[in-house]
Amino acid sequence: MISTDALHEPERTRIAVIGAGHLGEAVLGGLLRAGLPARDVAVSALPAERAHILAERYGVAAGTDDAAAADGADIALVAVPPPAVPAAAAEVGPALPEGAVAVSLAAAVPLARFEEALGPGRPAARAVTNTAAAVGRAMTALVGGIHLDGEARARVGGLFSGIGSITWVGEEAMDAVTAVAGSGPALLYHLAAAMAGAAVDQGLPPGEARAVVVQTLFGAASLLREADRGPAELAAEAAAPGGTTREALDRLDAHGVPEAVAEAVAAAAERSGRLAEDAGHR
Ligand SMILES: NC(=O)C1=CN([C@@H]2O[C@H](COP(=O)(O)OP(=O)(O)OC[C@H]3O[C@@H](n4cnc5c(N)ncnc54)[C@H](OP(=O)(O)O)[C@@H]3O)[C@@H](O)[C@H]2O)C=CC1
Ligand SMILES: O=C(O)[C@@H]1CCC=N1
Repeated sequence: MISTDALHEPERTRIAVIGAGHLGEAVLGGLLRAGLPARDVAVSALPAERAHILAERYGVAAGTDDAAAADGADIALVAVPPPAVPAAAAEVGPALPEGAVAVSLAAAVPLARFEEALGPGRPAARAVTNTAAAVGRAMTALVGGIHLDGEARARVGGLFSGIGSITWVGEEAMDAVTAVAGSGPALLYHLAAAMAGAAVDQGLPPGEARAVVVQTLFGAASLLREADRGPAELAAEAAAPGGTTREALDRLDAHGVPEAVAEAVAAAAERSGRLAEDAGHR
C-alpha cells in the first residue's frame, strides 16, 4: 500500500505523471494497483491520442499540458525522455503548490540540472526505477535534492515503496544503478527469450516453453531474494557433478557469458554517462 503517514493531507497524495510512456505508464499502473485512487492522479502525455488512451484505460485525468497536470499535485513524477526534462521541469516547477516535490525518473539528467529547471527552492529528487513498477516489484534508487527535507523525503520514499523496493544512494551511483535496475530487466527478458527459443528447439511447444521459462525465472528470482545463500552458492546447489546443469554452465562460461554480462552492464553505465554529456549536463 502507498504510505500516507507523512503526507501534508494524510487522506490524500495527489500525483502528477508527466510523460506517461513506457515507464510512466508502468509507474502509474503500479500506483493505482497499490491503492492510489484514480481521482488523485493527473497525467500529461504526448500525443493527445496517447493521453486519451490513458484516461480511458485508467480513469485518470489526462491531457497534453504538463503545467495543468502538475497544478495541485503533491508529487510530480517526470518521466519524459532525457532531452525533454529541462523543458518539462520548467513547466512543472512553477505549477506545483508550495512544498510539493518533483521527482525526475529520467536516465542521465543530473539532479542539479533538474532542480535548476524547476526553479528556486523546489523540493526535488531523482529516481531510477523500472517497469516492474507495474506489478509492484520495481527496484528504485533515489537521490534527494538540496531542498528535500526529512518529511518530503519520507513522502517520496513512501510513494516508491508502494511499487517495490527502494534505496537512497549518492548521485555518483546513478550510472551503475541505471545499468542494473533500469536496463537490467531487459537483460533478463533477452535471456528469457533465448531460453524459450532453445526449449522450442528441444521440442517443447512455444506456449509451454514460455510458461516453463517464466515460472523458472520467477522461482529462481524468488529463491534468490529469500534464501540465505548468494547466487554462486545457489548455482552450485543446482549443479550436480557430472549432471546437466554443470554441462550447461560450462558451456556458458566457455562462451564468456559472465564477461559478456559485465561488458553489457559497463556499456549501459557508460552510455548513461555519455547521455548526460551529449545533453551538455556534464
Ligand atoms: N523504459 C524504462 O524501462 C526506463 C525508462 N527510464 C527513463 O524514463 C523516461 C521515459 O522512458 P520511456 O518511458 O522508456 O520512454 P517513452 O518514449 O516510452 O515515453 C516518454 C513519453 O514522454 C512523452 N513526452 C515527451 N515530452 C513530453 C512532455 N513535455 N510532456 C509529456 N510527455 C512528454 C513522449 O512523447 P513523444 O514520443 O511524442 O516525444 C513519450 O510518449 C526516460 O527519461 C528514460 O531514461 C528510466 C528507467 C527505466
Ligand atoms: O534504455 C534507456 O535509456 C532507459 C533508461 C534505463 C532503462 N531504460
